Order: sequence, then C-alpha cells, then structure tokens
Amino acid sequence: MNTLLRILRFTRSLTPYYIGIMVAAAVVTAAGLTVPFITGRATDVIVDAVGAATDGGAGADDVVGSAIRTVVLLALALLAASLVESVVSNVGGYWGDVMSAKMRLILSNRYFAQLLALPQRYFDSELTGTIVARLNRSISEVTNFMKTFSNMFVTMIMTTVAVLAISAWHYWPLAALLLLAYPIYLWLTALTSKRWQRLEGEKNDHIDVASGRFAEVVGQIRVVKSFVREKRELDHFGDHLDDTVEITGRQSRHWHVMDAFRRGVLNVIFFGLYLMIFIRTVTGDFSPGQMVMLIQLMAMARQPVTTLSWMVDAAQRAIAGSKSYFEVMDLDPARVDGGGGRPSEPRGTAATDATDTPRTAVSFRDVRFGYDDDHDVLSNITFDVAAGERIAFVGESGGGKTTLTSLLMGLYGTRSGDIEIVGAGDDLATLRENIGVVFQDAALFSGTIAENIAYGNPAATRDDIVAVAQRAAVDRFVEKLPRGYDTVIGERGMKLSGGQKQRIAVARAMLKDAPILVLDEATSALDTRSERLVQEGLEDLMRGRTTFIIAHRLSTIAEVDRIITLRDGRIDEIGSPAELATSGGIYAELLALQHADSKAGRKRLKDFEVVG
Ligand SMILES: Nc1ncnc2c1ncn2[C@@H]1O[C@H](COP(=O)(O)OP(=O)(O)OP(=O)(O)O)[C@@H](O)[C@H]1O
Repeated sequence: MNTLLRILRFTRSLTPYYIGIMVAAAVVTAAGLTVPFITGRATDVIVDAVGAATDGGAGADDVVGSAIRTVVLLALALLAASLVESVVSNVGGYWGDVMSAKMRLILSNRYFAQLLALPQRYFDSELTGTIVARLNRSISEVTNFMKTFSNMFVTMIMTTVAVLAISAWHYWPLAALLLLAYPIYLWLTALTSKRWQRLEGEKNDHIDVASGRFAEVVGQIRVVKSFVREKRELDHFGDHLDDTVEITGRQSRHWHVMDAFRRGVLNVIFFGLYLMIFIRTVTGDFSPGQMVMLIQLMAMARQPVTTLSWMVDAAQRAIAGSKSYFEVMDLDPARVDGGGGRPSEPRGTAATDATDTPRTAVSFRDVRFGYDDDHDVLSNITFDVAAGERIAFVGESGGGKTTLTSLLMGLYGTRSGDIEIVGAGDDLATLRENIGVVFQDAALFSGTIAENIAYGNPAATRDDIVAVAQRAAVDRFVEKLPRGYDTVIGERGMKLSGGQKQRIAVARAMLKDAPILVLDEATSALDTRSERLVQEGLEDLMRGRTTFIIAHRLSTIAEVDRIITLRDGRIDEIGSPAELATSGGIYAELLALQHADSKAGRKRLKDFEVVG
C-alpha cells in the first residue's frame, strides 16, 4: 500500500488527469445506472398496455397510444444514455492515454536522474540490461494500475452504493446478501495475493538476469561470435525464461484455482439473489418491471465485485513490479559509496597562495581506499603535483594505477585522507569539469563523429569541432568518409578502427579544454602507426596541462616530469625519470629489463604491462 501511495506522491502533477478520468467514469456509470430504471419502467408500461389491449375494454386504444408515446420517450432516453456513455468514455480513454504517457515520462525521468546521480560503485555491480528491464516492468505495471484504478474506482463505488441503496429500498434482504459478497470476495482475493507476489518476485529475478545477460551479449557480440558461444548464450537465456514459464504455471494455477473458487462462491450468492427476486415477483411483491430492473441491477452489482479483484490484481502487479524501481529510488548516492570509503572532503580548495611557485594543481594527502570493506587497494598515498606537470604512474598490473585516476575524478570516495584539486569547486560536477580523460577504451556513443567530439563541449561550434579534429588527426580519415563528420559510427563507435576511435576520444578531450588531463593507457590498444597518429594528438593535448599518464611504453614514461611508482598499494618512489633510473627501484628495474631476452625478464616486463 505504501508503494501505491508513493506512486501517487511521485505523480502528484497528474492529479488533474486522475480527477478527469474519475469524473468521466462517474458520468459513464451514472448513464449506465439509468438503463435498468428505463427498461424497468418500459416493461411495466408495456405489460400494462398489453394487458389493456388483451382485455379490450373501453379506452384500450388510448392506453396503447399513450404507452407507445411513453416507450418512444423511454427508448430516446436509452439512446441519450448510451450516447453520453460512448462520448464520455472516449474522453476518459483519451485522458487515460495521456496520463499513461506522462506517467511514463515522470517515472522514467526520475529513475534516469537517480541512476545518473548514483556513484560508479553502484554500476560496478549492476548489469545494464537488468537496469532497463526493471524500468520497463515498473513503468508498465504502475501505469496499468493507475489507469485501472482511476477508470474503475469511482465506477465501483458509485455502482456499489446505487445497487445497495436501490435493492435495500425494494427488499432489504437483497442488499444484505449482496453486502456479504464484497468482504468474502475480497478476503478470497487477498488470500491469493501473498503467494502470487512471491512468485512474481522470483519470476522478475529470472527476467532481470536474462535481460542483463542479453544486453551484455548484444554489446559484446564480437566476443560471443569469436568464441562461438552463441548456443551457450542462447541456452542461458532460454533457461532463465524457461524458469519463468514454470513459475508462471504455478502462479497462474494458484490464481485460477482461487478465482474459480471465488467465482463459485459469488455464483452461489447471486443464485440466492435471483431466487429471492423471482419468488417475490411470482408472489406479486415485485411487478415485472421491478423484476427486470432488479435483475439488471444485480448483473451490474457483479461488476464492482470483480472490479475489486481486478484492482487487487493490478495493485499486486504494481507493487511487485515497482519494488525494484523503488529500491533504486531509495538508494542514497552518498551511502552507496559508503561501502568502501567516504567521499573526500573537501574535494577542492578555492584559491591558492599566489606566491606559491610552482603552483600546486593536485594534492593527495594520506589517501586510503578499497573497493570492498576488508581490503585496501591503496594506502598512504601522499603526493603533490604542480600545475602543468606531467606525472606517470608505474606499477604492476592490478597495482592501483587506474584506481588512482578514478579517485582523482571523484568516481569513488576515499576511505580516509583528502584529495584536493586546486581551483576546482567542492562539488563533483565542477571537479570533473576540470579534468579531461582519454580512456584505454575510447568509449564513444552511437551518433555521428561530430556529435561524439562535441560531447566534450556541447556549446562548441562546427568550426571548433573541425579545429580539434585537425589537431587530433581525425580529419585524415573523416575526409575519406562520404558523410564526413556526419558519419554515424554505430554503438560505441563499432564502425571505426581502434585508432580512429582513439583519435576522436583525443579530439573530444581537446574540446573539453580542461586544465587537468588523465591518459589511461590511451594508446595501448593500437598498432604502431595508429599509435603514432594518436600520440601526436596527445602531445598537442598535453601541452600546458597537468597530466596523469598510465603508459605502457617506457619511451613515453621517460618523457614525463616525474614518475610515481606503486608497490603493494603504496607509493614506492617519486622522482624524475633520470633520478629513478638510477635509484634501483621499479623504474630502474624496468629500464634494465627493456632489452631483456630472458624469459624471466620478459615476464617481469609483462607484469608491468610495459614495452620498451
Ligand atoms: N570496480 C572495481 N571493483 C572491485 N575491485 C576493483 C574494481 N576495479 C579494480 N578493482 C581491483 O583493484 C585493484 C587495482 O585495479 P586497477 O585497475 O586500479 O589496477 P591498474 O594498476 O590500473 O591495473 P592495469 O595496469 O592492469 O590496468 C585490482 O586488484 C582490481 O582487481
């Protein structure tokens, strides 16, 4: 119930639609309720007229004539009622459709906004497909429920009250018996609810796993094909969906057995109602017209009883469907990150001492970090970087180099210690505005080349885009494309080569024009020719910027101002390439090994993912 109230709160702006739909439903119900009265009245008029005509007494013709006039009027009233019903129900239907679309917009937007606010840590353990499946399920179940609810609630209440009042007026035991039907039916419906919801939850878990994998497989179809794993993936997908079929079988059997039982009970109650009406008509307590009206009213009374069960059903689905939606909405971005650390505070300092030379751009103070609660990936990390300085991180594979850059970008909070980006504000968005990144995987979006470059600065003009494209050697391949910068590059840039993607990524970072730059093995996936092209762009990009490099070439590392080496999650050495070349540390070891032809030497270089 709480969930439903939350949905109402979330979609408060749709109240006019809810009210509109309810008013339309009320009008339709009122029009429908006039029908038994009109047909009942017509029956009495007709029975009287037929009786008078059969008796053939004086004035029979007058009676028949007046009866005809009355039934024509009554038929016109029936026509008016059905016209009102037809028009108003369509107006209500239109409002229902608009309401659903608006609700989808509100719920999806809130979900997306919440996801975008969640820290990296959340996405580390969630599958994209699962996130999408959850959203779709929640939206359709919740929208269905709200539509059903607004359409049926007023109808149900109005019909119930009208039918109970009219039958009580005519013969109170009718109303008493009818009144019994509601709690019994509702109780039987609620009885099925708990098990139904549990099974629905199980089913959703399977759908989430299958959808998560589905999206992953489509996203990495090359890997699947190259390892010839299509059948295995299909089986995995099918297995989960098979499980949902089996669960649906149990769920549906349970629901329908209970439904047959519920309806059986309802049928017995209605048997009693009809019996009373028939007997009282035979005994002359009801006229034929009253009988016709009461029978129609009883038929109408069935509707709210079953509507109630529909609503309970739709509510169950909405509650079950929106459970995972609200689980995500309930996540507190600050606490998601709390697992391994806390956001460093402050993330930046507003100003620096103007007399400071060289000016400090970034400072790590005794930073400790781990992805999970019990294991530190980094500890005692303390260093200062001057503005414009080029720093290379060197350490074994898995030693925490990428983690350091992630901490710099505020993607994770530290366990303890502070990171300061001088001049950046203290909120994460401003901090990230100050950092340009070129990842190992270019990480492009579907869309055109121009759009991808402009991701670095949406306000950029076409001339700005072309200018950075030239600097990053993007123009060299764009010129050969028939649609040039408007070429669509496929999901994650699938239609481009690794080098082309990287050059776009460099152009994108250039357009961002941030004072700090992170290059995380930006050229490691490229062949020598592509690497040279990308490297030229990177050189241009690095000029005048504080740069953090995770490089795999010793020649690149040799050109930085200072190297920070990591050993066992701690800083081992900090110094210029010349200093560290002779200090006997990791860098010196790598330099010594760069021409190694021994197996052990080559392996050692591999541990550091370094080539000469
Ligand atoms: N999102 C994550 N969740 C949990 N553990 C992680 C995550 N990312 C990295 N790790 C772990 O943290 C450690 C450091 O990883 P990191 O990627 O920083 O190393 P690296 O030095 O950049 O390695 P490489 O040179 O191979 O890229 C590794 O043991 C890795 O398994």
